[in-house]
Amino acid sequence: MKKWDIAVIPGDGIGIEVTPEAIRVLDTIADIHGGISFQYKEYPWSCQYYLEHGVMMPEDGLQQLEQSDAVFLGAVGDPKLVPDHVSLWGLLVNIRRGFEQVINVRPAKQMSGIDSPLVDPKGFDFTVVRENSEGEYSEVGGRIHSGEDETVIQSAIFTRRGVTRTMDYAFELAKTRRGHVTSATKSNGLVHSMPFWDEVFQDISKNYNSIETQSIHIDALSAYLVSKPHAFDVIVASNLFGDILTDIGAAIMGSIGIAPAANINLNGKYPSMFEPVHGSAPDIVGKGIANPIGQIWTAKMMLDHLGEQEMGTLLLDSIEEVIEKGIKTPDIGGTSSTTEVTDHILNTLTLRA
Ligand SMILES: NC(=O)C1=CN([C@@H]2O[C@H](COP(=O)(O)OP(=O)(O)OC[C@H]3O[C@@H](n4cnc5c(N)ncnc54)[C@H](O)[C@@H]3O)[C@@H](O)[C@H]2O)C=CC1
Ligand SMILES: CC(=O)C(=O)O
Ligand SMILES: [K+]
Ligand SMILES: [Mn+2]
Repeated sequence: MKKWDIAVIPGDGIGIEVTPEAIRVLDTIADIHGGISFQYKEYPWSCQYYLEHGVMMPEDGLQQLEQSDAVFLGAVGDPKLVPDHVSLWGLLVNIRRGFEQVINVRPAKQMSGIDSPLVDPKGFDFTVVRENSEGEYSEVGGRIHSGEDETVIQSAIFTRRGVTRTMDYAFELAKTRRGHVTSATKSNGLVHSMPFWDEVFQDISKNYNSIETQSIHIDALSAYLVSKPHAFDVIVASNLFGDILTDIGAAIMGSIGIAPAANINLNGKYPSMFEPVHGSAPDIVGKGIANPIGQIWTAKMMLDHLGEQEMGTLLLDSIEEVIEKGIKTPDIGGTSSTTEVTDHILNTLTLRA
């Protein structure tokens, strides 16, 4: 029996509603498989925790998580209780950085059974490889003076090491897919960072002769994701650009509530973290209508990462079958509740196994 230790951080808002649903799914997967089991350790770190302790996670929080095989997180943020920059940097970004989860992998594809807002989505299927350790998400900078003299500096950091490993990951991924990498740039506006980004992209592409490449400015690329998303295979992007592109990817799938993500540690020193693209969705919290599929598809990415690809495929097939049957939460045009959708996924898993 192979036992996986999973550190679970439901977080805030609908994170608390969808994480237990995905755990029900993982337990069913373990039953079906017969040779694996999951042992969960849950951590209450959240904005509520902040109100009680003055921090989003304890000082030794990373050490507590370190022995796990993976971290499974819902969403962080409750702007009524804690400013977003404090809550996200205190927990989510703290784990991404502390555990050197330098890549964020975010697939998006047309799902049959969900109406894309696009008239003709043409079966689009792309994955964004987002730089996850530096870029525009940087603490370098500060504020001085006040009033009319108030001055703010927010620096973006691009290192050759960080950009290279992100691009290498994208090219390696493209080898297993349709062999095409698009780089999201903005070298006409950001005159230091993005010309550098483009140079590294050109250098690395020389090591991958079989891969077709193109560079597109982020403004045009954002528009293309709406007008011709089927033209893209792997997209490599900086931290902020990747963040924005993946909400567009989620939107053209039909809802941000279904989009999965994986924060990958590449050096094996620390666990990777799996959390959906969406946030804590304060506008629908407590209504029982949060779409659990983003979190459940994220569990599929965790299964793949742990080497259980067969179970991962079974899970995604089951998700698609349930959607095709019309068992859907309101964000994708259905009337089912969070738990009803999960119940159907569990039944489908069992029937298919
Ligand atoms: N990785 C994370 O933990 C993230 C956290 N956040 C935080 O979440 C909070 C809310 O941020 P927003 O910008 O509103 O983004 P959001 O992703 O939470 O919500 C955007 C919209 O999508 C809907 N939505 C999101 N997930 C859904 C689901 N599973 N089912 C159905 N509808 C869903 C929401 O109802 C809302 O209308 C903030 O505190 C923000 O900082 C935002 C993005 C990512
Ligand atoms: C914070 C956020 O929006 C993200 O990492 O996707
Ligand atoms: K999330
Ligand atoms: Mn985001």
